[in-house]
Amino acid sequence: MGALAESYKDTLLEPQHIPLDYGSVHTLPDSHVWLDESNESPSGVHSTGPPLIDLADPDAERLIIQACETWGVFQLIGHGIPTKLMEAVQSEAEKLFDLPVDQKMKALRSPGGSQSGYGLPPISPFFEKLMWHEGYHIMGSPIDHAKLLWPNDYQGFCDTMVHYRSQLKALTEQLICIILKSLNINPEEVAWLKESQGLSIGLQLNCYPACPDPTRAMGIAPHTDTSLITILQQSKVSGLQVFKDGAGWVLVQPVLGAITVNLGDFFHILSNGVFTTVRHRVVATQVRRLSFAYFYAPPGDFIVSPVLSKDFGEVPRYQTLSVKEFVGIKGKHFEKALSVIQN
Ligand SMILES: C=C1C[C@]23C[C@@]1(O)CC[C@H]2[C@@]12CCC[C@@](C)(C(=O)O1)[C@H]2[C@@H]3C(=O)O
Ligand SMILES: O=C(O)CCC(=O)C(=O)O
Ligand SMILES: [Fe+2]
Repeated sequence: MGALAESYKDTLLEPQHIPLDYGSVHTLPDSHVWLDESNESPSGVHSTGPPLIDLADPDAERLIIQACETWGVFQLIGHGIPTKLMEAVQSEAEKLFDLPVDQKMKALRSPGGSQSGYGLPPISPFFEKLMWHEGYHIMGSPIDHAKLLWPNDYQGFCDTMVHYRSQLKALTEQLICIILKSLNINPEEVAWLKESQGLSIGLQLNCYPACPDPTRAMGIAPHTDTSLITILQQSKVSGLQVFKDGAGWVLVQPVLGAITVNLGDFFHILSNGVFTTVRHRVVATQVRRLSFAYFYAPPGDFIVSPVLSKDFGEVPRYQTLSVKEFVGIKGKHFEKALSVIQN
C-alpha cells in the first residue's frame, strides 16, 4: 500500500482521539478550545492569495514553477477533471458524513493499522487540544470500510472514489513531470512514474462540522503534507489558510471549479528547499465545510536526494534518505522533521 500507510503509526492515540458527535454539541467543549495566538484571523497584509493558473495557458509551466518557488501552492483551472465527477465526490462524502455517528464509528481507523477509515487527523496526538474535524481516509481498495458503513449499498461510493482517484493520478503525474523537468530530472527515467509500482496514494475526505464558536476552535492544525504533491478539492466554504513569510496566514479563497495544488515535503527536499512545502491550516467555520485531499508520494524505497545546481544551490541543505525513512522521522518529529534532516 506504500510508505504513507505507515505514517504516524506509532503516535499514541488516546481514547479521546475520536470525533465528537458534533450534531449534539451546542457549546464548544474545553477540550476543543485553542488558545494559541496563532489562531488569529488572516493578517490581511498579503490580501491576494496564491496564484490561479490555467493549465491550458501556453505559459502555464512557467507560472507553475514560479508558484512552487514563491508559495508552494496554487489554484488550477483547465485541469480536465470533470465537474460532474467533482460534484459526485462531494455528494458521496456528504452522504458519508451525514450518517449517524455510531455507524461511522464502525469504520473507525484502527490504531497502529493502515491509515484507512474514519477518525480525527492522525496528527492529533501532537496537540493538546482536539480539532473540530472528522475525516475518512481511503488507501487501497475502499470496499472493506465502505461495507461497514453501508452493508448493502456501498458500490456507488466506491466507484466514485476509485474513478476520482484515477483521474487525479493522471493530472498529478502531469504536474509532477512539469516540476521534475524544472529540476533537470528526466521524467522518462523515473521508474515509479512509468510503472506506478509501490506508490503511496491516499484520498482523505475532510469534514469540518458547523462549529458553535469558530474563532476559538481549529479545523486542522498547522502542518505540511507528507507528500510529493497534494491535490485538494475545496467546497464553496472557505477555511484553508497558508502561511506566507512576511504576510502571515493567507486565505486560499475557493474558486468555482478550481483545484488547489500543494507542494509537500518530498518536493521541498528534492528541490533543496527552493520549492516550498507549504504550511497550512484550516479554521473552523459556522457552516459545515468539506474538502478532499489526494496525497501522492513515491515508493518507500525511493531515495530523496536534493538536486544540486546553480539554480538549486551547490550544497545540499538536507540529508539524502528514503521516503520510508522520512515518513518515520515525520511520525516522530512532525513539524520539526525537515530541521532534523537539515545539514
Ligand atoms: C496520506 C497521508 C497524509 C496524511 C497522513 C496519511 O498517511 C493519511 C492522512 C493524511 C492527513 C490528512 C489530514 C492532515 C494530515 C496532516 C493528517 O493528520 O492526516 C495528513 C497527513 C500528512 O500529510 O502527513
Ligand atoms: O481542508 C482543507 O482545505 C485542507 C485539508 C488538509 O490540509 C489535508 O487534508 O491535509
Ligand atoms: Fe494538508
